Amino acid sequence: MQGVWTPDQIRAAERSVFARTPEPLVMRRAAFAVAAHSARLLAETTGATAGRHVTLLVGAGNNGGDALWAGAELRRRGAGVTAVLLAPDKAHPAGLAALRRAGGRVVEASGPGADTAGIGAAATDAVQRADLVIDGIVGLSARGSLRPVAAELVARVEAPIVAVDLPSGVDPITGAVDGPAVDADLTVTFGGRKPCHVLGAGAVLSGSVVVADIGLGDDLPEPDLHVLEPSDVGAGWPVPGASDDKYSQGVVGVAAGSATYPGAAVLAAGSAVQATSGMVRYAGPAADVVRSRWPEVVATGSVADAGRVQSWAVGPGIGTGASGREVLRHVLESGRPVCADADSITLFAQDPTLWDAREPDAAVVLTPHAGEFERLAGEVGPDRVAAAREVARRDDVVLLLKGNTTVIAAPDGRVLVNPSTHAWPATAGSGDVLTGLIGALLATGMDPWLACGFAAHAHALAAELAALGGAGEEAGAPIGASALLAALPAAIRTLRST
Ligand SMILES: NC(=O)C1=CN([C@@H]2O[C@H](COP(=O)(O)OP(=O)(O)OC[C@H]3O[C@@H](n4cnc5c(N)ncnc54)[C@H](O)[C@@H]3O)[C@@H](O)[C@H]2O)[C@@H](O)CC1
Ligand SMILES: [K+]
Repeated sequence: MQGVWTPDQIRAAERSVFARTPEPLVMRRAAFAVAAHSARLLAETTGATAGRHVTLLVGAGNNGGDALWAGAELRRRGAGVTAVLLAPDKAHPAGLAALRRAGGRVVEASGPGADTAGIGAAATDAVQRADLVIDGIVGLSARGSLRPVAAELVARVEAPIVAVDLPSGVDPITGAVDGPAVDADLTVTFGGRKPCHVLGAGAVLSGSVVVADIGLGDDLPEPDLHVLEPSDVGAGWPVPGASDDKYSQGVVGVAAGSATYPGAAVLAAGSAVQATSGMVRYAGPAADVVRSRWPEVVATGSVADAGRVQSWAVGPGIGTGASGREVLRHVLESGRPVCADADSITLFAQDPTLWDAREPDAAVVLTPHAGEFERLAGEVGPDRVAAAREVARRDDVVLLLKGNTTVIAAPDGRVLVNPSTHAWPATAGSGDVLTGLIGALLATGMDPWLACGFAAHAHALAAELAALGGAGEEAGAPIGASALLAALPAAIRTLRST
């Protein structure tokens, strides 16, 4: 599992480090890492570092300082380096001096011969002839998107971009962008990942992220967020052991769908069948359809007749009327962990007294999309992590907030983030598959917070595998939820083989 730290946590750790190690030395470490990774990328894309041209985009703060020191190091490795200063009066003085000593060239963004966009001729030339561009425009102190001159320069870049710490223009805390921003091929960050590397547009605009060690080590507190690695999910995925039988691996009850709309039932039950080797019970008006599609499911007409289960997946397609409410009340009274999705969420929003049916010790997972979240607790807003965390605490639930980045908050404040680099799961019925997956993992006794993280991971990978169908990333085709469901075993195999 990877940790993610807020800018405030990183700054506090840096202050402790500065008590032992002088600040300029820490900056040199950061810059050296930027230079080393830039040299590697240059070698990969052009075959060499020496003789290639690197252009630095340099803003007003220490982020620009890192870029300037990195430029000095690349110059020593034989690259031609030009720094384009966006705020000439505020450019980091020591970094600027180091670059000049190393034989680098310095030009102003709005220097002589400026065109209608306000960009000087030398700056345009430096950006256009670059083999690699280093983005040191703004870092942890960033506010808002790129300013016009920076945006115009960045728009003219055709070479690969290495972002220092984070892609400029992205909000460091939320990963959101509200205007032009750098789209980096590689981000070299320091001490630990920041939220913008895993949330919102920032997760995509960061490109690949490498974390350079600048000695923060023991000074970092518990991470603010966590990200599961594929290998974490693969290693922890429940598979049958030598002494297991169908009951010992957990029995999940699925209460979903209706006679008129049996699709949700078929998808949720099917996903539970494929998630683990335990047993799946179905309870509801779509029993005949579920049985004919999934003969291994033990299907009955109502939750009262379902028999013993270790968890419930409830909600998709049960309706928001009296019968849906009774189904939800029944599963809450069971004292088993419950994954409540779709209509269940609307039912909770309509009638908060439903919470009274809940056994205090039994975990409840809610899986709203933004619209369902709004019914529960108002608009999500730009800080999706804060929104999910607040409702998880308030309602004592594990809250999985759907979206391009899935955010999973536990009542004790822990947050898992599942950054998605594609939108293939955005299709009707996809949520029903997720509900079945979570329900099945809950039945194994897994920590509900982790169960959600595992499910979100496998779900996103299954969608990707189904959409790509063995073709390259550019050649995917839209899929429906049935194709996503069919790709679940392949996704689990892929995760277990990492
Ligand atoms: N404290 C340290 O010694 C270390 C800092 N490091 C670097 O320092 C960076 C943070 O440096 P700073 O706190 O000086 O701040 P930045 O370099 O992030 O920002 C500098 C200034 O840019 C302005 N600004 C804010 N948003 C802007 C925007 N959208 N467009 C243009 N200008 C904008 C603000 O006035 C801000 O104070 C980190 O991201 C990292 O790169 C690293 O060198 C590691 C050690
Ligand atoms: K940057």
